[in-house]
Amino acid sequence: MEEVVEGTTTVKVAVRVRPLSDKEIREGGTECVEVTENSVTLVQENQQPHVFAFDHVFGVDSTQPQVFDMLGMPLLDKAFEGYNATVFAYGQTGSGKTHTMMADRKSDDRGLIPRISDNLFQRVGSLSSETHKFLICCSFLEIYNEIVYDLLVPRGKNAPKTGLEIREGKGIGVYVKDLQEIVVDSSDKVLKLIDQGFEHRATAATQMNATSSRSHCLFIIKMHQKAHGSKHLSGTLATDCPLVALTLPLSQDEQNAGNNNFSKMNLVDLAGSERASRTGAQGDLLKEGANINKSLSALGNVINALSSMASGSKKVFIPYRNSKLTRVLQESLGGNALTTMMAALSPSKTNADESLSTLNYAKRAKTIKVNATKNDEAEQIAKLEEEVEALRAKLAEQATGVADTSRYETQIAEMEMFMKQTWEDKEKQSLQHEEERKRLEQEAQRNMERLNEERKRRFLMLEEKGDLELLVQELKALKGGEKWTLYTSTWPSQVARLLALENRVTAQCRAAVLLRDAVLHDVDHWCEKQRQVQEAGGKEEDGGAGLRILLQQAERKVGTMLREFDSLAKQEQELAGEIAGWIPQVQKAVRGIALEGSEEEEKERDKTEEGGKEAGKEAGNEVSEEFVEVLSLILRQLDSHRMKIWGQVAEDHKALGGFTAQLKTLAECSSALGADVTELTEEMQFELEVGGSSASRQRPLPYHSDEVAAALASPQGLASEDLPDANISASSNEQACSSLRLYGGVNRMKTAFGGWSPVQDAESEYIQVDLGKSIWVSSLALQGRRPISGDWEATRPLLAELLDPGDPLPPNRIFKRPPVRLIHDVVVVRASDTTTTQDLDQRKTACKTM
Ligand SMILES: Nc1ncnc2c1ncn2[C@@H]1O[C@H](COP(=O)(O)OP(=O)(O)OP(=O)(O)O)[C@@H](O)[C@H]1O
Repeated sequence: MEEVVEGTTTVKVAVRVRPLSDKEIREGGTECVEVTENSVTLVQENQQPHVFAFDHVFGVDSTQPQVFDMLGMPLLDKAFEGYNATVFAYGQTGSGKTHTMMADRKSDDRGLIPRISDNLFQRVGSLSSETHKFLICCSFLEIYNEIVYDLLVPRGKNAPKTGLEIREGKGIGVYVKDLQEIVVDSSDKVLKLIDQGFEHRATAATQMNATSSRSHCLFIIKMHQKAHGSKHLSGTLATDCPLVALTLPLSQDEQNAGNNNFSKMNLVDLAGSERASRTGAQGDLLKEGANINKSLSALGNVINALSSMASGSKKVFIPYRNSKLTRVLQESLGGNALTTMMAALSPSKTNADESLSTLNYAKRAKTIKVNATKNDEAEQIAKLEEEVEALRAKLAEQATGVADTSRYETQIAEMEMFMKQTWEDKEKQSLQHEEERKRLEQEAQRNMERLNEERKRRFLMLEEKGDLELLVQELKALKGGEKWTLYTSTWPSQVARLLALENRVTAQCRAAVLLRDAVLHDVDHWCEKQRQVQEAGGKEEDGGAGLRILLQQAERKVGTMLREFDSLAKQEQELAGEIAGWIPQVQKAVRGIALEGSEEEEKERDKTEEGGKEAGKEAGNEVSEEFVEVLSLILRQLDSHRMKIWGQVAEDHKALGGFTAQLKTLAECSSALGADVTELTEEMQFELEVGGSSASRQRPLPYHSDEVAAALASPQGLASEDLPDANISASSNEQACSSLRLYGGVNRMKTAFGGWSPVQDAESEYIQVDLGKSIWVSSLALQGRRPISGDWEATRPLLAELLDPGDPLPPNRIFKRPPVRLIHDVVVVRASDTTTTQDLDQRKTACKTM
């Protein structure tokens, strides 16, 4: 900045060209901007080169310290002398405005604002003494969609929707009412305030869907200095008046003795200046763009008007009031401030049109004359007193009339407040603000914790309730839930199907129990009749016809019972399949949503890096978090649901078992009577032949009854843990077994992982179950009522492994198969331990041919 001759200086213009970005290189952008120390030449195809001269030009290799030396240092010099100074960065989005003004404020690459702050405090440190005091205050504001926000105040729900007001008063100038000014005593404190401001900006940006490049940002540093032996630092400061500061009257001695001045530095990062048509914006974005364009074109109009005025021909109206931006910058553009425009440029030919528009803008700005005067305390205070007097006179004049005088009273009160406020008051107020801010932040933190606790409590309640239907409804009701319908749309119907299946299984189980009771009743009845016949010396009244009818009845019921058992097994399998099929869906949703969340975060991070701006957490991610939490609840719920169902199935099976003893009695009585066993159903014959003590064969039981009892004691489960690594194979032929399926452990993999079906594998006589490695098996299902035939040697190890008596089968490891089949398998395995395979085969053949 050259030496200021009051009233005659012009706006200084600097241009900075950033290097080509990766994106521009990818899009085939080549450089179309050439620079010298003071000129920029824009070269466009088929056009004359456009040449512009400016005060400073920084090329693609320019460094942040160079920019600070050329722009920041002179600005600070003038501020220390008592001049107001402004730097505003103008340019299209991504042209390097924020990089120049701020960049990474903690790194060596930091921009103008952090450097100005560092240097300011270095100078203050070396100049401060008992007789030379400084007071530095900062404010930080944002203009978004024509609303002024204080970035140093958290934007709570109670914040006025209209934002802060811009006011003007004679002697005070233009100021933002209620804008916070924070007293700072170190550069670190300034950086903390900037961090705070960016935090509030990011949060608000999320609420408003704004991004940093869509708003104008002003960081204001006000410096008050008082020198020369004053006993009391009585300079007053205008808290609400960032554009003009005031002081209390000082004694003549003090005024004469000291250099009591104040100054204000406005450091402005404007929104990107590109045209709406180029951004493809629509709807709210278009409105936002229109507001940006409105304020930037208002700035352009002000610059044009000021520029024409500078050419000196005639008096020109300056339309400062057309936008908040021009109003706030009024003092900097043609008012009491030394102003520098920093025009940022992309060098790419793909941005040549925008660059040309920026350069034209800058060229016009260069002609603006500014009328900077030193902020003289005595002069300012005299102006203020004059104004107060004038207002008092107006008030007195109108006090007798009907006119509303409250306006004047307010103005007087405001001015008096400015005048009365001492330096110490200001510090006190700033401290109070700081405390208030901390209190608000703590309160916000507490509210957040309360909200989280409330959420946890709700989830806990849902978990305790264990109601899948409620959980799925909760999921639907979550804010943003509609975003994930891709995953969840079918879940309500799945819950309904699951509940219906559960009801059907319960009903089927009840029917099977009823049938079993009916069978047992018939068998008991038959045995009782038989006992009576024996007591009567073996004489049957009707030649045995009654007994045979009873026997046939019992046989028919056994047949029906077995069919019901089969049907129960099928329904249980369907239920298991429903849950097993759903769990991976929920897992997929959890994975998908988590992935999308992290991709969004990634994108946000990319954006942040590219724009060099802080960005807040996306609201969408928070929704995903809540979503994933409810999904996990659903997953846990499904798991425990399955456990509950299988627990119930195990109980049912237990209730269904335990009738072999009666069947044995039936067989024994029947053979003692010489009844024709061929009339028994095939199933009954088999049960009696293999599992019971067939009296007709007059053979001792081929196994220890204890072992059988032990095996029969747990008819509801087949399970084994940690099977050996060796492959296990079992065999059967297709008549013997309609399917075989192994289920994974309840705590590990949840779904069936090995299966065989004769329909799909009609050629194969053997079921090969290759478990590969040690796997926790929670259940084995064998469907079908026919005896297993084929190679017993292969079947036995599998069943023996799964039915290890040393590993009592806990009820929650489920065997999904009618007890009759189970009894058969257990008996076969136990029997085969003490019987040769040949014996078994013979007995089987005998059984079949009987
Ligand atoms: N002089 C430079 N040297 C190196 N990289 C730069 C320079 N200027 C800008 N960049 C890089 O270019 C990208 C865009 O810059 P920046 O965010 O400062 O643009 P902007 O004009 O502030 O954009 P917006 O209008 O969106 O706020 C950033 O990644 C930044 O680091």
